[in-house]
Amino acid sequence: MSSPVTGRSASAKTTVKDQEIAAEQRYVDQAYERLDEMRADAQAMLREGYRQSLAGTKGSLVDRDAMVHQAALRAQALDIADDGLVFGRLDLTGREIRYVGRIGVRTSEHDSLVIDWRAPAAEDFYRATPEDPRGVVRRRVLHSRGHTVVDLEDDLLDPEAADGLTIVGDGAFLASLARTREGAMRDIVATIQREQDEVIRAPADGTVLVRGAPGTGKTAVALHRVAYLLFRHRRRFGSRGVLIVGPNRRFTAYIERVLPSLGEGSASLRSLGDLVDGVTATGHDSPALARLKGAETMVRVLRRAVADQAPGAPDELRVVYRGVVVRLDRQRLDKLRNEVHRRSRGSVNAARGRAAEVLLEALWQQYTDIGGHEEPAPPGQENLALWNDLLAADGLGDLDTADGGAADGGAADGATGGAAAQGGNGSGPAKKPEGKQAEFTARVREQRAFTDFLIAWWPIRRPLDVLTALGDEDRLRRAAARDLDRDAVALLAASWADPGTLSYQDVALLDEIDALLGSLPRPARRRAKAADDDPYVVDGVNILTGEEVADDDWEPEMRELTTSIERLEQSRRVDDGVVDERPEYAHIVVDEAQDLSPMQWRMLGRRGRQASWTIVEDPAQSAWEDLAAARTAMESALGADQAGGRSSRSRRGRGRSRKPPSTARRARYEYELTTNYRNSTEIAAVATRVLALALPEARPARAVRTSGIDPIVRAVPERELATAARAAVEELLDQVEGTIGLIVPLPTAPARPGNAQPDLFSAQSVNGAGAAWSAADRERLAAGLPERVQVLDVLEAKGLEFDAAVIVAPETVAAQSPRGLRVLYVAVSRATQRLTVLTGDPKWTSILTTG
Ligand SMILES: Nc1ncnc2c1ncn2[C@@H]1O[C@H](COP(=O)(O)OP(=O)(O)OP(=O)(O)O)[C@@H](O)[C@H]1O
Repeated sequence: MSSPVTGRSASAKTTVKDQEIAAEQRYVDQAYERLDEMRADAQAMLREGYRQSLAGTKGSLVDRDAMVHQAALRAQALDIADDGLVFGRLDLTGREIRYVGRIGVRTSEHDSLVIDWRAPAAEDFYRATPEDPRGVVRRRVLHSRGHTVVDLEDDLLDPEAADGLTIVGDGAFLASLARTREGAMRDIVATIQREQDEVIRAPADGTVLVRGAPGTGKTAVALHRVAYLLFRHRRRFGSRGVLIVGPNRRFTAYIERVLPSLGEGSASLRSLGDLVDGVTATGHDSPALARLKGAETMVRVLRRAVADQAPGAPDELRVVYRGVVVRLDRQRLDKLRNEVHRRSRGSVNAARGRAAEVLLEALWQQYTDIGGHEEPAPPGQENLALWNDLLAADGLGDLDTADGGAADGGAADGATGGAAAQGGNGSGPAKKPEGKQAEFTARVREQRAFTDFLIAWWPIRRPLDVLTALGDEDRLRRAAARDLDRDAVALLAASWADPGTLSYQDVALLDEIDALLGSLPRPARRRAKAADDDPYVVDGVNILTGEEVADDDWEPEMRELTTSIERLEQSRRVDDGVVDERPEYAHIVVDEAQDLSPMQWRMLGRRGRQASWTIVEDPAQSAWEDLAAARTAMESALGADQAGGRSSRSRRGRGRSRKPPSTARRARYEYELTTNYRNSTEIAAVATRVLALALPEARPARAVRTSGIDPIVRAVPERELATAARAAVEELLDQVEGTIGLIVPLPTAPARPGNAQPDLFSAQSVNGAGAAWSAADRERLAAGLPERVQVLDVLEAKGLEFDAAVIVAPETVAAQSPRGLRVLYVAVSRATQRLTVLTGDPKWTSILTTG
């Protein structure tokens, strides 16, 4: 056996490496040529799709739709692969060579040129180590710019078998970790490490739980796992969808390019503030408020709120039948409302039909109680106009004139108008009134006075209306019963009094309310049976069911050229704030899961009743106080609450259970990532000191890159913090090319519109609102700075990273909530190259520099 030729030998370095690069370039060129041919094929498929439509039948339009959709996806994937198509090469024992790339490429004879990185044959590229070479002798990473190979890096895994193989490289992986950050996360497909690959390729069923310290690649790994799942199980996850949930919108914007760069654009990426269609969170609550809103107690409060009388609901129902005024007062109506709610949980909005039945039954009772059914026949037709005038003066509806028989009571024994109303969902089979009661029911329910009352008394409620109504302290107190104390009621009501602002926690509450209200039956055009005669049809819509009533000859039109994604979007359309349909997903990825409140877990659980999950978290970074309650809510969201204790990597009960998947026992796979790829060792040392305070038992990750640049920790007088922060940023602008994060404490007091804001940079502001780090303050700090500088509060910084970070007032961050130290730990672990901490408390300089 001859020994490997190493490119590191001083004299031959350039020549050997250049020769190797040139050889790889020839192979890469061949792959690109084939890629061009594949592109041409995809274009031809697209043209064929359009050609099919010329056949003109409905069937051909459907075929065209599918074909165009497929071809468009294919063309998109091929375009994505154009940049850095081939990034790896494996030389295996037995001289087999495999090239690994962004997508699979085959020759026209179907021989493999490049293996997709997600294919089983590519696994060795990520998993082989010197201890466990898996048949790999040499692993080579190709660094390209566009179509050009610019550098190589080799790992010799099995020196015994090297047999003359050239080994080149100079730590390009570590160098790649130090690269400048551009503000958006990039894929790591060429440098995925073994422990990360194990997570990415973990089984598709059940729950994958990934833990790791900041910078260990949890987010990167979760995103690559989505690409892997969509590649390996396209039918299952592609059609039912994958949801990726991040903590806030900055974060989703930061990661949104990763999956498209891997050729996967179909996953749905949402922040916790955008999960409910039609509403968007505009800010974070204070820790105290978030704690209240996020706790599971809110379920009971919201149930009562939904069952309470809607604002503006009338207190009395009055109808006239055969000249007798029949009334239901507030007390009676409250009882009836409770009765309807008891029987219609989960479908309140659809229970209007049941409400109508209950009211009609109560009215009949009342009518008989006052002896109305003994009354003589009402006045004849000739007196109707007079009666109506009298009634109108009393604010009541007209006497029925639709049918002469009604006025003279001639049809008293027949159910002329049919049974009492049948509601939509949740109304159940109604006991049909008979005889005189049927006549009463039929006539009363046709009266405008009755239908108007019904609409106002049992309105179709929107989640936002229910939540903002709780801005009224009295109403909230009623809903809170004994679950919230006075202070909590006051705090919550104040936060909901302004319907213009919604917090991240509010969004979960809206989803809960939406679940309590239930969806309306989908407003679908349906053939109407004698719609003109139906008193519940108002302006072409059945007010009980929400159904739009259309012509008899209506036929669904053929929709042209809609992709399945467009169809999915349309099916989730929001109509006037009422969520049409809550989407359910086949797989849900939850990032920064340690911060989810129980209410947020419930919101996610409703979207993944049949889903498998990937959950990534770092408890040491948790801002949420009651981790035990959050854990219970998580287990219930995962459908695991009935499964009992399960050890990691167990797969009991998989697939064979007769229970619905939501409650079936699910396999769980737990992983820990241990290497910090983000921070330099110098910055990681500062983070480790904060971690030791925040969670002494936690293990820090191992940072792998030393930069030789020590973090700066500087004490400045408190009133100069803002000025010093600006100066620090300006200095860093000269030192790093990429992004800079200026991270400030959470706002301490909500900025009230109309309040004059003192100048943040003036001495007078120190003890006033100027030091509140409000959104306005952040804007003032950012004024005039280039776009690569972001000014954000500590919670907004979750999951992000910057070339350089300036942390302002760590003492304030630490003191702002019981979890303040963990929040500070997040802040100090954001920077890749340079960290500056400015503190108003000199004690913190020694805490952060010497521990
Ligand atoms: N194998 C790798 N090769 C190259 N870069 C990597 C690798 N793994 C992670 N990184 C980089 O390290 C940085 C941190 O990754 P990521 O944000 O996924 O970490 P995290 O564990 O989610 O951090 P946090 O807990 O702070 O949110 C990112 O820039 C990511 O691209």
